[in-house]
Amino acid sequence: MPSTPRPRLARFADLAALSEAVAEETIALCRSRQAEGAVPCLVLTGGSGGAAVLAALAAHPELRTVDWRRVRLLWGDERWVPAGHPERNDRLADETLLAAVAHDPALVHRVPASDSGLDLDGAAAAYAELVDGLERIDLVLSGVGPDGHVASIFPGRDDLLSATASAIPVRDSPKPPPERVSLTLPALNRAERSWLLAAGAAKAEAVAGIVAPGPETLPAARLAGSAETTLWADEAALGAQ
Ligand SMILES: O=C(O)[C@H](O)[C@@H](O)[C@H](O)[C@H](O)COP(=O)(O)O
Repeated sequence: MPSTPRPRLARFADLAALSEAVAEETIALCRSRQAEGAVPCLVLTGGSGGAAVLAALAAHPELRTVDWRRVRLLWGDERWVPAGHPERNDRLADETLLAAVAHDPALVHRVPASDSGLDLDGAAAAYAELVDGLERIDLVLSGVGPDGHVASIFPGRDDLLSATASAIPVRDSPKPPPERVSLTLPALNRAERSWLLAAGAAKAEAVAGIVAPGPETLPAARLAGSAETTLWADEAALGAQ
């Protein structure tokens, strides 16, 4: 497969500094797009990195310089649990960013939940149709798993790595819960900007695999924004890099 260009590296002392910087740049991006008269489209992530960035956004002094009623939000993946379940990734946003600003629920595109009346395949198909209808994705935030997964695209899972639909059902996830809906690599790579989040020593092996891919290119090393790809990492995750 054609090699993916290496991401730009942004290094920070720790997750707090990293998430503050990502929040700052996310606000700047949204302001810039709104100044052009556009509705910024952001794809959020779960995990500890995603949670830290959302908390940093909610606390940022310039948060309200963005009109969040005119920002479109999606998720790179979602756990197959009922709406409002503590394991839902959208709950992280509900408890931080969306609790802090006025927003338009019609622009907050939640993945259908397991109690939505759809089955897992139907929920994935519905989300894929939504993603296919998007004119532009300005930014994808992707937390990097210790094994180098992003969203719910896991290494060694050719069924997930080779998927071409924009969103797919995921079963037997090595990270609980076992069932999820995930955007695929082609969908994630529609983004103008792709930002990978990696903090903590547990991510050091994955980060090494992003900075210098081995024979098996990790899912995280296959992400590339059309305009920019940045690996936001702290010293613990960078290790000897
Ligand atoms: O639904 C999920 O679990 C996340 O979207 C997942 O992709 C996460 O971002 C990574 O697993 C990193 O999570 P940690 O930073 O908590 O390891």
